[in-house]
Amino acid sequence: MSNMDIKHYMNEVGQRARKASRAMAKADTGAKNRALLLIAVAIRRDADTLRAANQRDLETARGNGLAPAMLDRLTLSDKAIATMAEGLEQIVSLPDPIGEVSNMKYRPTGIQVGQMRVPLGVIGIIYEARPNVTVDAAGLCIKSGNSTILRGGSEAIHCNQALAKLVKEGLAGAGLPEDAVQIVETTDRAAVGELITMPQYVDVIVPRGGKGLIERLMKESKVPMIKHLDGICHVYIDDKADIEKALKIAFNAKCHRYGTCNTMETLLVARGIAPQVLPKLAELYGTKEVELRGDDEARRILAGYPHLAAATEEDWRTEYLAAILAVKIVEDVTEAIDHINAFSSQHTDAIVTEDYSRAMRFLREVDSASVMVNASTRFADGFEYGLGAEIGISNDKLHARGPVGLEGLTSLKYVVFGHGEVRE
Ligand SMILES: NC(=O)C1=CN([C@@H]2O[C@H](COP(=O)(O)OP(=O)(O)OC[C@H]3O[C@@H](n4cnc5c(N)ncnc54)[C@H](OP(=O)(O)O)[C@@H]3O)[C@@H](O)[C@H]2O)C=CC1
Ligand SMILES: N[C@@H](CCC(=O)OP(=O)(O)O)C(=O)O
Repeated sequence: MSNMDIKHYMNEVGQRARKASRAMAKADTGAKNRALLLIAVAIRRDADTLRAANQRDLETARGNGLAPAMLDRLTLSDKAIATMAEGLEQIVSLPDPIGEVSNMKYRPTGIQVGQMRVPLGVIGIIYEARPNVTVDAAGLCIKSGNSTILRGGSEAIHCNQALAKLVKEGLAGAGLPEDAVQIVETTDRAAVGELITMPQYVDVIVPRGGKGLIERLMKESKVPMIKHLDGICHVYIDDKADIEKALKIAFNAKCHRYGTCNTMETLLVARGIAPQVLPKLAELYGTKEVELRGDDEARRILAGYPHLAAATEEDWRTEYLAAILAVKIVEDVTEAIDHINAFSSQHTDAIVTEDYSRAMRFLREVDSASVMVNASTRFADGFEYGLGAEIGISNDKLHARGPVGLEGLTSLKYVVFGHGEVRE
């Protein structure tokens, strides 16, 4: 497609999305739930077709030398297929937030003022090559009465097309507009440029991605954004930590999945406990051949570890999304908090400690979307927080912070009931 064709194509997509959003805003809960259940049935029924489309994507991605953690993210395993369908069923079981009226109060003038929960309208989502996001995002947008334009990572295009077909089938089966969920059918990034500059059709952009994406969006976007960006997540092991808990948490936060945004990228260890905890952790990381990039002190303690390198300041700012971990020794919780507030991407940070006051200080003073005590950063996730599913994890401060579920895709408008009152 030429740039002119892309402009025209995206304009059409936008118009269709806007029209569909009007129908979705007034769709009843039963129809929305029916659509979600039909999509779940179709996903299970067409699992072979989805696997085949995913194989096509994986072969191209392997040919292009995509990193193992990114291939892991792109892979639609049997478990991932089952989880997508279950995720939709979980969204069905969540209460419909739309139309809920709250905070009704009589004013001295006689009018009654309250708030009604309403959809945002059209949501453009730009996300990585992770096919399950297509279904999670579609499901949440349907239930919250929005329409959505989905621009997934190029490497997942075939799988996303196959999934979009099933989503449309479910919408049509429930009598809802198929255009409520559209995927951008071209991988040309010019389409992203159009998506972020059509405020007449798109109400909110949700970008899920890294620095390149956000730099472009900050320069070009004319649509408000809820930014879901990189995860430079920390675990701080305090000198009052329970060592067994520290080992489990620091291992899980790094090694459960390398390619996700809630994976730990920097480990901070209090000087007083480092000689006891770091060698034991190194044994665990050694089983996965994790490269440790330590400051001078950490390297002295870890001497002999086969995958050891020197950390530079750049490492404190790096999201590896790989089997690499930066390690720094700090004096205490104060230095840990200072380091985190200087280098974290305000996504998710955790402390391991048995000391109540330090835990509370960490919770209050670390300025991140999720702050945890004695738990793995990998828990920062909509399913794990009980939201049913997530659009992603917002590191923005306005509108929605942390895992964004149904409520994050809605807003509140004021509703006023009178009996003929006029203002004096
Ligand atoms: N907070 C959260 O919820 C999430 C955060 N992330 C973060 O995303 C990053 C990793 O994902 P990765 O796939 O590398 O992210 P990228 O930023 O490379 O890609 C994400 C999406 O943005 C598009 N994109 C990237 N750059 C541009 C650009 N300049 N112009 C137009 N479109 C662009 C990509 O398209 P294309 O396919 O063409 O490259 C893709 O669709 C990590 O930093 C991770 O932490 C990821 C998911 C969730
Ligand atoms: N919430 C997700 C991680 C968020 C996410 O989607 O991240 P990414 O793998 O970077 O696309 C999870 O816990 O797996």
